[in-house]
Amino acid sequence: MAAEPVNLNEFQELARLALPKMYYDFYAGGAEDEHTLKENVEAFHRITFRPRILVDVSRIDLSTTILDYKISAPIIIAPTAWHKLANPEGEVATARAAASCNTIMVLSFTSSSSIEEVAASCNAVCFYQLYVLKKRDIAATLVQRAERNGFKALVLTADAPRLGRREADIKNKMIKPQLKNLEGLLSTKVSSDTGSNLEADAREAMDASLSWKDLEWLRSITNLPILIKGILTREDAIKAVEVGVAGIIVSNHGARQLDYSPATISVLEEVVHAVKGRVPILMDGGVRRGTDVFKALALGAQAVLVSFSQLHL
Ligand SMILES: Cc1cc2nc3c(=O)[nH]c(=O)nc-3n(C[C@H](O)[C@H](O)[C@H](O)COP(=O)(O)O)c2cc1C
Ligand SMILES: CC(C)CC(=O)C(=O)O
Repeated sequence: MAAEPVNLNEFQELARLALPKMYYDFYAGGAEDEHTLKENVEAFHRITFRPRILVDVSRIDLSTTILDYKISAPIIIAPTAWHKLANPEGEVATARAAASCNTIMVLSFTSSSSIEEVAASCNAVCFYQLYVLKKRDIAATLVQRAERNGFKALVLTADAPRLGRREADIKNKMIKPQLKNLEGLLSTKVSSDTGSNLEADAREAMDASLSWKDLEWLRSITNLPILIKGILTREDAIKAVEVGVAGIIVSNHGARQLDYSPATISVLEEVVHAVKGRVPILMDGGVRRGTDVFKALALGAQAVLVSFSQLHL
């Protein structure tokens, strides 16, 4: 039997051995040359510490708060699609893990368990990640369902007007699994067999016209606080604060959208300086170890998000 994994990279290798290639590639892959995929991790490696000694660290408290919710450590669960590709219990198992770690789970729009199933499974604090489709009433319906089921915030992912060109998915002719929350709201028929049908379906469904003015519309359909995910520049961070978001997530979508976007840790400081403490800043991308979390906090993040799909194995 293989030795127990001791870090996330070893979990990833176990996932590669355990999963069908199509699913592993979907989970692990990035867009195009995967330049940013590597950079997200390597930019962390280039940061070293300036450690000070003889400081009393016998009692440390890792807990923090995100939008007034106290969590045990500054690590929350990022929204990631289709957990059932790795585990039959899907996002329900992930939510239980969040509850037992006393942290927050962000449920993906593209989840394989429904909002209602996740809400009924445990008492984890959950946020709901939203994509806005051309059929705007679908977003309104999902937001209402999230509110009704006790979700505490919305995370608007703003870096996916189109799906990134993920060449592994194209080669594997990645089949789109069920979108549990969209049952009865959107046709889920397979629309193409010539490449990644994720990309074709996303092109048909996603509202590529979404822009800053639509934040007003989103605020008009919900009282939940809105975090915006996908900010990489000071200009967009300032706009986000101006339109009244409750928090910013510095993210390049795990390098799955626009390749040659900067590594997130390399732009965190720019965003932190622009925002000047007006809203909390979270970040994700390339966080694989506690030292990465510490680097993000040292550069001004309130917390990081990590993708938990591999941890089901
Ligand atoms: C398999 C997978 C699926 C993802 N699905 C979503 C999603 O549905 N919505 C979203 O906003 N971000 C999605 N992301 C991006 C993550 O929320 C997060 O930004 C990214 O994984 C962070 O980078 P890391 O993978 O290096 O930790 C996904 C990422 C992965 C790896
Ligand atoms: C299929 C996608 C819309 C889900 C997602 O955001 C992703 O895979 O990165």
